[in-house]
Amino acid sequence: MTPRRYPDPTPEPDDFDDLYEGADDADLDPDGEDPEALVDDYDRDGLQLDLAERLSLKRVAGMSTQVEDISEVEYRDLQLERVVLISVWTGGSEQDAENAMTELKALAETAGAQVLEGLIQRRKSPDPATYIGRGKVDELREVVVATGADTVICDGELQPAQLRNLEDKVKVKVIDRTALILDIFAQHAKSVEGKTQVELAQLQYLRQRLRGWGGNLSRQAGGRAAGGAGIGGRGPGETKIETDRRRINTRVAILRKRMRDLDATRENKRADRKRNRIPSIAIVGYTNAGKSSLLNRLTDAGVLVEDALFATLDPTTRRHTTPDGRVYTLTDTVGFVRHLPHDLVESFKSTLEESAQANLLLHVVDGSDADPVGQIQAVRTVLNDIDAGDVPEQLVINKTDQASTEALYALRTQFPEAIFVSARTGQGVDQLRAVAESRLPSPEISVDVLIPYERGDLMDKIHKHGQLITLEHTGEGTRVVARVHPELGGELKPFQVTTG
Ligand SMILES: Nc1nc2c(ncn2[C@@H]2O[C@H](COP(=O)(O)OP(=O)(O)OP(=O)(O)O)[C@@H](O)[C@H]2O)c(=O)[nH]1
Ligand SMILES: [Mg+2]
Repeated sequence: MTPRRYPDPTPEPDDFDDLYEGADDADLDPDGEDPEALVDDYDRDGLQLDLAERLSLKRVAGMSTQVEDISEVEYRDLQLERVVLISVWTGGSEQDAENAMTELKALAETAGAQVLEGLIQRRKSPDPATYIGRGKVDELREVVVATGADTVICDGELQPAQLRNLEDKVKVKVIDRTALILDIFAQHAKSVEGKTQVELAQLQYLRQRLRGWGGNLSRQAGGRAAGGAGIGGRGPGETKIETDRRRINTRVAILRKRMRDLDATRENKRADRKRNRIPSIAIVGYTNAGKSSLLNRLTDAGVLVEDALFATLDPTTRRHTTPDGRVYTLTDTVGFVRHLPHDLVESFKSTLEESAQANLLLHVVDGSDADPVGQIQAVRTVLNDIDAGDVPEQLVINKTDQASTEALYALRTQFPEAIFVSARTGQGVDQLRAVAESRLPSPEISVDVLIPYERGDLMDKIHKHGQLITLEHTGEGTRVVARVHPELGGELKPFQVTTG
């Protein structure tokens, strides 16, 4: 028996093994929960304990990835991981638990994995040592063997010790939801800025894991999972930990410096727009809600649209002009997800700030999702985190072509101020554009000026950056009543019409 290998709250290894060996029966009621309570929602006929036992690792129907054509099968066999998903269901309805599992599946598939099985354990809280109940680890192992999986993905952010304990017992790589999301971001990052932000988040995640393993508690170098490629391949082994930590710190410092430079560039661009008082709209919302599709509809931006989570990582900004000639910008942003890893929010702060600085948020919601209200809440949580909670918000329910009539009715009742659109068919998009433009801030200063015909440049500025109220061609020039920002107001002063 090796000396103590797990940091708290894992029990001493001896205890741990004992617990594990004899855990099966005791584990039915690991938290002092009444085993019968576990079957409350189910048919009470028959042997209830057996039923509880079976239900405690509940298979979620339709979980395995549908692979359509043979070439794709071969491709996946070569490249992709075969995964079993597992989650601990601690509260909420069974439907909530299944929705969460469906989302985990979508995340895994976006990362390129083939999902073989999804399992849910109902439990008061995750086990501090093994995430799922210790007695259930054997069952998980059986599923892994039976399906030929090479990876287990746990829903949630696990302690390093939990990952290690599970890995030891299940004998394949175990990763958590955070590592999975980081992996997707890493695959999708295109720009230097995006790549830098993702790498920073990954290193920060990794650094915490190194600290978690600490000293002699660390994983063996060259071990099963060490250096494993693929999702969340958690590289380094114990003998190298100190050097690795130093290497990580150096790399983090370099990336931070690079981010500061990039931030400066972004800040300059933003300052330019501010100076010209160009109003800005940010399109925010849950991942896959249709934000990029909507930007394309509103502006012909030609942005990448994909039925994948986190297709957009780099914000795209497009200029647009209102029918009365005012210029404003529309920015497509990174999508949010429930429990967005904290490291990612931190690293993407400068990108996310785009939203905090906007004059208006178009909050896009997938009306055909199983739980649109949950998505709205998750998005608002992140918006608060990034100090964008106070920016005026226009709720936009998208995918009305796909959503059920009942779902749309419920959303209309709950969110009477929302605008209903379909980026796919274009339905409602004109109305959305009009409402969005009407909610742009008006320039502060009222002017009544007579612009000589040779000052076309000034007329141009009023058109672009002011809000025209009336315009009249006279013998001496163009008489304009408008609202403009203070700087333009200053330039127009000499042409002010003095009445009376
Ligand atoms: N049926 C239907 N599908 C839509 C609609 N709008 C978008 N989609 C689809 O939804 C998927 C996601 O669209 P995107 O525009 O990429 O969504 P996004 O919010 O930008 O997603 P991320 O950038 O990944 O966060 C794509 O497959 C779109 O074709 C719509 O109005 N109706
Ligand atoms: Mg997008």
